[in-house]
Amino acid sequence: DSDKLAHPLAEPWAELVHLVQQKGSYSHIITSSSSFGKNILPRAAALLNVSPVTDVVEISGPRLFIRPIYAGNALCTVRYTGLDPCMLTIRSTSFPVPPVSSESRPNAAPISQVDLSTFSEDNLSKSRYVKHTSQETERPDLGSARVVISGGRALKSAENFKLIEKLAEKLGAAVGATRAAVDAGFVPNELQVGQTGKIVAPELYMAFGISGAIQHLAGMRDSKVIVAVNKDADAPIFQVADYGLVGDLFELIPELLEKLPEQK
Ligand SMILES: Cc1cc2nc3c(=O)[nH]c(=O)nc-3n(C[C@H](O)[C@H](O)[C@H](O)COP(=O)(O)OP(=O)(O)OC[C@H]3O[C@@H](n4cnc5c(N)ncnc54)[C@H](O)[C@@H]3O)c2cc1C
Repeated sequence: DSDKLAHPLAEPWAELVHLVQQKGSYSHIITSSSSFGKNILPRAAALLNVSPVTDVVEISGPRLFIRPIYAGNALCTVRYTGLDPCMLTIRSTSFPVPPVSSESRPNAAPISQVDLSTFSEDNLSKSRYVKHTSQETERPDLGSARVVISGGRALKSAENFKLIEKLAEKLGAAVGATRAAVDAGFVPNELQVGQTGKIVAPELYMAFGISGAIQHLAGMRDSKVIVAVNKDADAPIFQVADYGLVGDLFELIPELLEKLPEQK
C-alpha cells in the first residue's frame, strides 16, 4: 500500500521500510532469527511487498538458501525469485563468527551508521525505547554459549534444578530447560530450548532427564556434540546423542560435580 509506505509509522519495521525507500538499491536485508528480528523483518517485507525467507541455516548462493522445515526434521532449499530487496532472517548459530578486522576481510561490505534523525519524536510516538532490563547473571547467554547444560521434567523441582545450575557454573556454561521444566515452574521461560523456545547450536549440549521430544530437538539438534543422560535406555534423545549415559541424574550429576575440575 503506497500510501502507508509514504507515511511510515513509528515502529522499527516502518523505519526499515523508510530507509529502503530513501536509499533504495539494497539487494539483501538480513536480520538474525531473534525475537527482535522475527518481529521486524516479516512486517517490513509485507510493507515492501516482498516475501521473506526465514530461519536460513545456509547460504548456497546470492538467492539460494537452506532452511529447516517440519520443526527441523527436514531441510528445504529455497530459491528466491522475487524483487529486491531479498529479505532474510538467519539462525546466527549456524554460521561461524567472521574475523572482525577489515584487513582479514578485504572484500567485506562497509559498515555504515544510519542517520535516524529524520524520525522525529512525533513519528516515533507509537513506540519509544524506555529501558533495557536483563537478568543479572554471570552465565553466558543461552543463545550464543559454547556449552549449554539443560534439564528436564526429571529434575522434579526448582530446588533440584540447582544441580544443573551448579554444573553449568563449573563448566562456564549456559542453562537450558525443556518446556515441561519451564511449565512446572523450575526455571523461567527464557531458558526454554525448542520449537517454541530458543534455538541453540553450541559446541557441547548436555541434556539431563530430557526425553527428546521432537519439539525440544528442534531447538538443539544442530549442536556440535550432544551428551544425554537418561535412566530410560529407549529415550528418543539417545537417537540424536553423540554420547549417551543410561543412569539416574541424581547420582550422576553429583559425581560429575565432584570429578570435574574447577573452571579457570
Ligand atoms: C506446540 C508444542 C510446542 C512445544 N515446544 C516445546 C519446546 O520449545 N521445548 C520443549 O522442550 N518442549 C516443547 N514442547 C513439549 C514437548 O512435547 C515435551 O512435552 C517436552 O519437551 C518434554 O520435556 P521433558 O523431556 O523434560 O519431559 P519428559 O518427556 O517427561 O521426559 C522426562 C525424561 O526424564 C527421564 N528421567 C526421569 N527421571 C530421571 C532420572 N532420575 N535420571 C535420568 N533421567 C530421568 C525419563 O526417562 C524421561 O525420558 C512443545 C509441545 C507442543 C505441543
